[in-house]
Amino acid sequence: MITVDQHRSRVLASARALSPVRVPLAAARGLVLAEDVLNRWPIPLFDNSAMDGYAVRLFDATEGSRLRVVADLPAGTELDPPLGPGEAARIMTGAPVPTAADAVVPLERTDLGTAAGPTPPEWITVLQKPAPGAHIRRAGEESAAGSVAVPAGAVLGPWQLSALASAGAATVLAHPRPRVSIIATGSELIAPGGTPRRGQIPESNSVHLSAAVQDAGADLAGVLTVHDDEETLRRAFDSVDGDVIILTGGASVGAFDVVKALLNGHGSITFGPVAMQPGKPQGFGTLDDGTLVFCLPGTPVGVAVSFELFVRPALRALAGHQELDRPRVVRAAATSWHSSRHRTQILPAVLDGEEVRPSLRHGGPDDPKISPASVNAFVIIPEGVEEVHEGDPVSVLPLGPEWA
Ligand SMILES: Nc1nc2c(c(=O)[nH]1)N[C@H]1C(S)=C(S)[C@@H](COP(=O)(O)OP(=O)(O)OC[C@H]3O[C@@H](n4cnc5c(N)ncnc54)[C@H](O)[C@@H]3O)O[C@H]1N2
Ligand code: MOO
Repeated sequence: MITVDQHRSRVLASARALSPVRVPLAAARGLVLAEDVLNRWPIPLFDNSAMDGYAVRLFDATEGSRLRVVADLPAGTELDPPLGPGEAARIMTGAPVPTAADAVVPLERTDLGTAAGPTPPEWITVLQKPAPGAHIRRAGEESAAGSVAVPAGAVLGPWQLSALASAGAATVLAHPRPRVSIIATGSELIAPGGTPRRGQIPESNSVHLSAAVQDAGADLAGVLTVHDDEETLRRAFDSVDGDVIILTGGASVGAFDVVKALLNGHGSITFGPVAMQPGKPQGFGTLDDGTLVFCLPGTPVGVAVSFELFVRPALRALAGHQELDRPRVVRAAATSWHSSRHRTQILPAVLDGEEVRPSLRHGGPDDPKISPASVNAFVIIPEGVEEVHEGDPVSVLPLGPEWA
């Protein structure tokens, strides 16, 4: 039996970042940038006003001085009016400061105040002498032309995308989202919403995985549910594509474990137990074209745990992320329970402030009943630990929105 870390290493050795593609900014949210993007110009681009007011020459603009307004400069103007002695230009926030001016006097610091009309006044009186350069945002004071606006490896969120736009980029080279197909197997499975007859249950693994795949920043290429029939599964398997194929069920030793029967030895796919609870029976490998194939055990909690420990990090690696795992925290156990000395135990749990309460599956009268709908974390107990006591510090992996 191999350890969780050994299985992860095998998976991650096959999960190299997908070749970058050029995408428009509007389609780049959440992607990982594959190149340094440089500022095409200084930022700000030109000396511009940080206030609505008057562009003045310092020499003229003393307390009580009357200045003649010779130009009107809205944002977007191309004008660069000359200013002679005793002259000023009305200027709005963001407009280029005339070359002749060396300060801006805000509207409030003039006799006319903020009552700005569509046409500028002929004369204004300065109420307070401005400091040199007052309210002028200087060209390049944030970034120089040619400097790195966003570095390779950055994850493109709102700040990074707006920086790219300011830098003059319309498209970027980024690693694409991995495309994922999901095949749930089991003759007992019916579509959600159907009425099960004896022996049947609603299919939920592909529902869980579809959401988790998209939460992890990947795209769905196809989702299928098939009965435990080797020929049907073969056809389903041949019909799907993607960078990753995830199958659930049929990975163990049962008489109808068709996934293992069909895929063991296909490409580099092998099956074997991993020292974890739940999620022990695992199959993994790659096809000749590099597609990653995960064969997860069918139990819904086993699927959730396997996704978090193996599939999600692989999807992140394919998408070019350096950080593959969610951060873990340490919290106090809200109850006591047993673990297995020889297996890593991963339990769905409710994290509530400083305490974490796992969902225990022993079914005893004292086991806390935890609704799957309230799960917001996993508790991870390493191999070698047999008893967890109430109050013990335990490792917790909070599940949350990917952008948090
Ligand atoms: N004799 C042994 N039996 C089992 C062993 C073993 O070592 N020896 N291992 C057990 C462990 S651990 C696990 S985990 C399961 C894994 O079995 P499979 O991967 O073959 O999964 P299935 O039998 O297909 O399903 C298990 C369970 O989960 C339900 N299920 C499956 N798919 C779905 C789905 N898409 N949606 C909702 N529920 C699903 C299924 O009905 C079963 O109840 O094997 C043990 N057995
Ligand atoms: O892998 Mo199983 O029961 O350990 O879910």
